[in-house]
Amino acid sequence: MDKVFIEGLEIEALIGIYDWERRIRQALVFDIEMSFDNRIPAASDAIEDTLNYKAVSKRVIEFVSGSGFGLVETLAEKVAAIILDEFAVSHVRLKLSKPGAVRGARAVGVIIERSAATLAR
Ligand SMILES: Nc1nc2c(c(=O)[nH]1)N=C([C@H](O)[C@@H](O)CO)CN2
Repeated sequence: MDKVFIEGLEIEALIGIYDWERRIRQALVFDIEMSFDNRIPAASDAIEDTLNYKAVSKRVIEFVSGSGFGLVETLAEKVAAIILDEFAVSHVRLKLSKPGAVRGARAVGVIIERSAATLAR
């Protein structure tokens, strides 16, 4: 299956389990790959036929900016569910990086893959 991707989408959010983290906003980075049949927009050359990566990005930014979860696992799960629920995507791979959270590591985080058919709600 073809993919549409969003790479390095940086969003500031309230995230973390420690008291000091509940008082600040931290940068998070999303890399998202979404299954989509790109042959249809390729044939029509019409934006309406695409999985519009700008529209997906705007929705993710809106949700993440207003969120305040403790774990990156929780946030990743919610974002994957939004993409599967609100866009014509059957499968999503999402990497959520928290840069600078661990001294000596460029980033830490999670990678999840979810399908519309198997999504736990
Ligand atoms: N698997 C996880 N481990 C940790 C998380 C997390 O969300 N998932 N969070 C933290 C702290 O918030 C950390 O990022 C602060 O440096 C620790 N481990």
